[in-house]
Amino acid sequence: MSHHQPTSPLSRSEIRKNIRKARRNLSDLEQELAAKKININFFQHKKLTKNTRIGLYLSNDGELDTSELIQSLIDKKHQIFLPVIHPFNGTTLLFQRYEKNSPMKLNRYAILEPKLNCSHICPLYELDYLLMPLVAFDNFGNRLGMGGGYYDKTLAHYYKENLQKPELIGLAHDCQQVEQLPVEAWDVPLRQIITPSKFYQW
Ligand SMILES: Nc1nc2c(c(=O)[nH]1)N(C=O)[C@@H](CNc1ccc(C(=O)N[C@@H](CCC(=O)O)C(=O)O)cc1)CN2
Ligand SMILES: Nc1ncnc2c1ncn2[C@@H]1O[C@H](COP(=O)(O)OP(=O)(O)OP(=O)(O)O)[C@@H](O)[C@H]1O
Repeated sequence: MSHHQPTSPLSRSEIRKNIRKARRNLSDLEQELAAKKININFFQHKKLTKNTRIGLYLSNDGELDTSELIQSLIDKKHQIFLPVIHPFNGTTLLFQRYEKNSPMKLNRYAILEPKLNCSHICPLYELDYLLMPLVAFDNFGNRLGMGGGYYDKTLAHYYKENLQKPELIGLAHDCQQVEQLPVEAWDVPLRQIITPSKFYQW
């Protein structure tokens, strides 16, 4: 009998479970420091022009806290858009303008999203940047999400057409990095990922 069995690579759902647990286990202090570092890292690497349109997300399940970044961007007069699960198809995301007093509601996953107002929806290709949540990323810029396929489905057309906008940027804690993810045909790889300690670019 061999003493060194090669370990079988983890499945997507196993990686998802492990990394979700790891990020939920970060302390409040770790989360606070991570949020501050992301803020610094973002403005250091991305030189925004005036009145930029930025898709973001409200943190959930131990995700990197985006509230400070959102506030800084609003203070600098940029426009923030948050994902709303499409009310008709239920499988893709719309991006709706978010301001301090925007009416909000909980979606089916108990994540806050803006109450649908069609006049405040921004078509994907009119966003300059899309800062995306993820569960795990690897050394090649592959992204694993929560498993709903919402971002992949929303970006499928965009990716096929090789459109210029929006620039996709993943946001993650350093502990969400793995060596190599098992990749599926529909996965949209990221060219940029920002963590509290590093700016990755492919
Ligand atoms: N902050 C944030 N907002 C986001 C996303 C995200 O990843 N992060 N999404 C990115 O796609 C979309 C929501 N996708 C999600 C997919 C699955 C689960 C989830 O918690 N699933 C539960 C059980 C599902 C259920 O309750 O029915 C689980 O896996 O335990 C949550 C969000 C849109 N908004
Ligand atoms: N472009 C697409 N067209 C059709 N089905 C898709 C597409 N992208 C993803 N899906 C479906 O969505 C499901 C979830 O995909 P996956 O596990 O890659 O989600 P994820 O990347 O973890 O989640 P998310 O993108 O929401 O963060 C899969 O079962 C897949 O069949």
